[in-house]
Amino acid sequence: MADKRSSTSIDNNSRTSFQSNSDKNSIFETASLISCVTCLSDTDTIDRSETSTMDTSRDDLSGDPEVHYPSVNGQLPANTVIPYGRILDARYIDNESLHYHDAVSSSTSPLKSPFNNSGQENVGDIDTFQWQERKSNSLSRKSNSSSSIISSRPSSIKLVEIIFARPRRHDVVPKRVSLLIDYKPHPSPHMKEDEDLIEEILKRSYKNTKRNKSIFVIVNPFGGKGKAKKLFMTKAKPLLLASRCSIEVVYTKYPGHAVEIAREMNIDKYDTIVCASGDGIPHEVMNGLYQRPDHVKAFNKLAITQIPCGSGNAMSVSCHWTNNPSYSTLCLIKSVETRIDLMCCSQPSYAREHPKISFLSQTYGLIAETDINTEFIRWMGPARFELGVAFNIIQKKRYPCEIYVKYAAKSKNELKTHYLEYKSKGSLEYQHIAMKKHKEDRNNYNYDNEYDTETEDEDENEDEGEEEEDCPNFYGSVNPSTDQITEEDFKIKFPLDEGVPSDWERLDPNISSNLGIFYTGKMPYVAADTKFFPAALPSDGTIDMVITDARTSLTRMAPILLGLDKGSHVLQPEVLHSKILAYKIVPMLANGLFSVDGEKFPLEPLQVEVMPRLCKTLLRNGRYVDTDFDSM
Ligand SMILES: Nc1ncnc2c1ncn2[C@@H]1O[C@H](COP(=O)(O)OP(=O)(O)OP(=O)(O)O)[C@@H](O)[C@H]1O
Repeated sequence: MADKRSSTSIDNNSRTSFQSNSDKNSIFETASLISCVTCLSDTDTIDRSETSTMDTSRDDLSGDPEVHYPSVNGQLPANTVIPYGRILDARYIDNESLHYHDAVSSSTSPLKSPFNNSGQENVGDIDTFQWQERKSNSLSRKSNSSSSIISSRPSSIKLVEIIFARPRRHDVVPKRVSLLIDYKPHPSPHMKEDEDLIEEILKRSYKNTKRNKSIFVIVNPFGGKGKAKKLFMTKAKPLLLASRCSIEVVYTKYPGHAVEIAREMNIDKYDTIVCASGDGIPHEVMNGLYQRPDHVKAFNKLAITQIPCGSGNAMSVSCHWTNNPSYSTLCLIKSVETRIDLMCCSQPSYAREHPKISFLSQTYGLIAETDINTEFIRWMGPARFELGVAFNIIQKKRYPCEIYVKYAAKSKNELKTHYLEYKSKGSLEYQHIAMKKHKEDRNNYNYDNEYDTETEDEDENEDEGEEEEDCPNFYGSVNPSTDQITEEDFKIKFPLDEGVPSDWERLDPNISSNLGIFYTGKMPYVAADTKFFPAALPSDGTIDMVITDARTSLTRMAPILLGLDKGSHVLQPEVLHSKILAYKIVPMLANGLFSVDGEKFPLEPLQVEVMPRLCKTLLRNGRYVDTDFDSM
């Protein structure tokens, strides 16, 4: 490093600056090792709309594709920008503990959990992991001169430790840097002179999201060909602990175990359930919570999300825009709690006892048969599915049935109009959530700083006014950012035993008796490379329905199948694509099955209705991954 004195970089939105100094014997050496100019930036983050879901190996959370953090002997290069979107934690450090080291590699790292790394299995028990404060530090750099510089520094200069998610190979890992920051906050009615720097950094780093989440992790050790546990421990847990989330981990022991776990867990202790698994565990968790007598409280209190550790990770691809476990973890740490629609499934064999919740999809016919009947060639990976579909198409296999539908947007034109309308409502809702979070942060801040009562009252009134003015409400009486569901939201509108309502339309029997694919869903991706429902939206109150006719010629089926990765299959004239509120499908085959969220369901009449906004999940930027459906 050539610079003799500290460099300062200014973050655009404040006068917060970050100094470093590289005098050889100086305590500042630590900072200058990091960079000549290190800047914390608002241009974070998680806000790169063009990010591809498959592009996770790249630095795709930086907001700027050019910003990288190559490892130069563990140092950050000069002129490094650390986006707030990657900052996991910040704290003051004292003279004794100045340091710079890789958070995951240090033996004394507080990021190391008390988890027994001896390889001992812990299946079935709950493991609790908490953040532990550092007691000592192996890489401290101290000297008399440095101590004196620190002790004689102006009071506006603070020594802080920033822990951020740094790209390493295909992943992000927690990394520490120590910085000297010359902090001169703006004078404002909400902030006192010399207000807390760490609080300011954390507020910016956790915009729109809850800090210090209390997470219940359910790992399916069987998922992802047995790799789920290792993936969670190595890729996700260090990031969760670094961001001061408290986590408790439990392992499933048999199929259906996650239903029991969710039905019996203590919901008071947590705000988030993380499924380190494929899509099977979130399906079970939602059903377990649904079966609880206090399901209203459960769905109001908990957000359910996934770290992709299975073979089918549609939830993570749709919600976190990635199927990489470490990036997905960073996303969930930084994501916005958002309500999504669920679907309620009823079939004669279980409906009386308890209907089932589906969050992803239901399918009958070609896709369902192929998914389940090619299990024996699972070793082939994703190719097994394509091979199976092709085989069935060549055979022109038909799946006769009767289908009754309550439409919301039947034609492709109506569907597009619906999509565009509800997509923009969704982004307004996100702004609303962002504004509310901002106010909460501000209020917490004021509270901590013991503002006098008069000021608080004034603020409250001011906030109420702002809310009404700035936040148009598209959800009737329900405020989208604070909405709590009630028992009414769980009420089934179309009970199975009441028959098909008169306003439902019967699908042309000419098509339904020659059915090829019947697929209904609520998330855009059904697998990492299959954008089956490009028009799916988190809470538009509808289900997307896609139907094909088994008589479609092979030459016409080719562009349909080849369009599945881009979602353009729905544009083909042979494909029926509608938005619906409910449906009933009555299979006319002796053998077969339904696949619901990838799980096998019996071949019986199936009735499904949308359950609007029932579940809270974590969505990157408050929305599903962009599918480009607007421009199709
Ligand atoms: N310990 C276990 N042993 C066997 N099966 C289990 C166990 N725990 C959970 N399961 C079952 O594994 C199924 C699949 O789980 P999940 O979706 O998490 O993984 P996956 O690798 O994506 O699976 P899939 O093979 O369905 O793609 C679920 O139906 C679940 O009930």
